[in-house]
Amino acid sequence: MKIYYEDSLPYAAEFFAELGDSQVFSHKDVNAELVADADVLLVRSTTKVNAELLDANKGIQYVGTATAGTNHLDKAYLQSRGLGIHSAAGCNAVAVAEYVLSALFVMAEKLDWQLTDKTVGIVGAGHVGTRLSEKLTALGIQYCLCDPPLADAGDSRDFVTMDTIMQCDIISLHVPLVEGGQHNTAHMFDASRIAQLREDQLLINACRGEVIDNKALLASFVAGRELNIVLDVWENEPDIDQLLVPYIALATAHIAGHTVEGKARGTEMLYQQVCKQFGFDATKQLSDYLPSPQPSCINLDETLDGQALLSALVLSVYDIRKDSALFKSTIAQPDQFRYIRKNYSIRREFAALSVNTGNYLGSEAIYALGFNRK
Ligand SMILES: NC(=O)C1=CN([C@@H]2O[C@H](COP(=O)(O)OP(=O)(O)OC[C@H]3O[C@@H](n4cnc5c(N)ncnc54)[C@H](O)[C@@H]3O)[C@@H](O)[C@H]2O)C=CC1
Ligand SMILES: O=C(O)C(=O)[C@H](O)COP(=O)(O)O
Repeated sequence: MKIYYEDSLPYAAEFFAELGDSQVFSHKDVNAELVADADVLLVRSTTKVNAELLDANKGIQYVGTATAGTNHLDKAYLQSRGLGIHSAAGCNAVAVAEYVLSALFVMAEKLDWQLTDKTVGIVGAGHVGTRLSEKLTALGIQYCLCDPPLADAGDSRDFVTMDTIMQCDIISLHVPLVEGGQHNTAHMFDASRIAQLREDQLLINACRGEVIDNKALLASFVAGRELNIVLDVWENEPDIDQLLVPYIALATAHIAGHTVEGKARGTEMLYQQVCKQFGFDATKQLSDYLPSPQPSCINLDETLDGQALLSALVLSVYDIRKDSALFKSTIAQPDQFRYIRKNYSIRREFAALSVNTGNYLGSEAIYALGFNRK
């Protein structure tokens, strides 16, 4: 069995070596000829899988993406070839939720906000939206959820409309990119919705760039509006509109999901799927490969309290300001969006770390955020 995997799948060599003849490729070089004899094709979001890539391959049996989003897969084409849509749903949901928390604490400091006085409107209550809502609960921050597809499907949680979301202090977008149909998300934030945003609100997009009309957003800034926007994702990646960057409060290169665990979990999920489809025993697991974080234990700064203490803790694990500063100061260089993503430094999830809470009375909130007890 020939297994072809993109070089951005961590631990793919370790997971897949024994299942067949495995071969690595870069998304920059991948083409129909290269994968013409693949039985199994494993990608991440930067490889478009469509007729152009796979028509020459007559024997492909499995295509999987080690990501949550699947908009880079031509689903109609894969179905026409009798291939399922295999993804790593939820693999990086915790990573994105922790990215959003870092953004919230940084923006709260900038805007002089007490986050427990604010309400977060979460659009898309799937894996990411749910993990985010759990972490907000741990922090005592109110939220509401908008997810018409889940509401229609009978999900028992309380849902609100987009009109209610537009009244929230903070809006965080976690929908898939869906172009057209009843639940279209492409340009969900179009010119008219952007015009409704108030300057005392914060909008975070860590799902897909096309969910916000970037041209309309830029026009709004150029017209003098001082909106608070955090963007991890952009229209037309990696060739994004450079003019928009200086206006964005925190700007990053589509790395919200890029924790060590989030990326590696994606590989592990595809390994489990391939084993199941081809009748192998799945004997390997992520814990066999993940390195221990250094240091693995954090001591709380007990000179702080309340939001200041939680902010210091979260930012000590992941400080979005560093990623944003690097992005803003280098993004004008050729091919920089791709470069930052490929060379992204190691970031761990809260659950990889333990916290020594000492005499701190709010320790339960810290463990509910995902940290381990020391
Ligand atoms: N920036 C990054 O690194 C990452 C980005 N993503 C993006 O975030 C998206 C969400 O990820 P997950 O939560 O794992 O996916 P998911 O599929 O678990 O959840 C998405 C939710 O959005 C809902 N939804 C669909 N259309 C909607 C609409 N019009 N209005 C409101 N809700 C709607 C769905 O019903 C679903 O519950 C992914 O599709 C992907 O595009 C995901 C992980 C990492
Ligand atoms: O899972 C998703 O969906 C994402 O957006 C990933 O975090 C980013 O995927 P890659 O571009 O690294 O494949």
